Amino acid sequence: MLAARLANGASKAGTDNAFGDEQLDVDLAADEIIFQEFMSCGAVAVAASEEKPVEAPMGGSSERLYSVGFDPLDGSSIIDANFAVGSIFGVWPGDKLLGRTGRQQVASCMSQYGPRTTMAVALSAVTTGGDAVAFELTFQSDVQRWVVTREKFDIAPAGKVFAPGNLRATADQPAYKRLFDHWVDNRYTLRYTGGMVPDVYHILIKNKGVFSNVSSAAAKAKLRLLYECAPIALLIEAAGGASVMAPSPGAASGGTPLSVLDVEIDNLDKRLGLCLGGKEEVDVFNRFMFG
Ligand SMILES: O=P(O)(O)OC[C@H]1O[C@](O)(COP(=O)(O)O)[C@@H](O)[C@@H]1O
Repeated sequence: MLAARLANGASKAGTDNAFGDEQLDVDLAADEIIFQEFMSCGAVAVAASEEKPVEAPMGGSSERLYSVGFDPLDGSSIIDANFAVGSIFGVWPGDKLLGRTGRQQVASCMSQYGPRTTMAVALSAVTTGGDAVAFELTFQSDVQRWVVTREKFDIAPAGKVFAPGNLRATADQPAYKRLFDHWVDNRYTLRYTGGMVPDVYHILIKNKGVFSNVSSAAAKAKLRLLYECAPIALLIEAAGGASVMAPSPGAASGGTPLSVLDVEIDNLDKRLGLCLGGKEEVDVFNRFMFG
């Protein structure tokens, strides 16, 4: 039943989530599977998802309990074209999500369903007791096991590969247009699918590049802090890169760049613009967007 719904890719569920976003049947199918797994694992106190953005009790009873914010299926706008898509998870200690910051995560991961089923995992400094670390697991279906296929992701400070999201915003956000022109004039290579998971995974695997999604008055932010941005920012920063929250539309120039990991989750549907990637590439972003 669920497999059939998953196989049926892009059929619309005919429902909207709490924020009026149209839901695909596959979004809901993936959401159901993941919530069921959390309820049966015993280690999850509360969970919230992009499809069900409320702190739902998961009945965990183990000594250590965790709270999870997740996007069951990132890339719902490209799955009908059969592009690689993925799921995103952020894990916090204890039994609440509201009021947290990304830096308080104990771990995060991003699974990708492409030619291979892989997962990029970050363990934060809170968990390692030292430096945060990011590595890759690959699912080996013949032995039904996940194996480590990359011991450590390591993003170079500079690298001319860009993934510019929400480019509609360049029409009424001059700084983003100037930045886009900078990337083009400096012969950056474009690698953009319209799916945050594959676009960020490309940066991790190639050890270089920059991803952006900037909003404007006419092109509102759609990436969510709890389910997408905070977990992925932990992955990028654990891999030696940087993250920054983009200035909100109409913000005066000269603001202070803030790591996505230091933005408070003061709303379970908080959306923001951001930039992620090599440290020097994020510095370039800051020069154009905050200069
Ligand atoms: O089409 P745009 O504006 O460039 O934005 C694409 C972004 O929106 C998303 O598709 C949103 O994700 P969802 O599929 O989870 O809604 C991201 O994966 C992607 O980076």
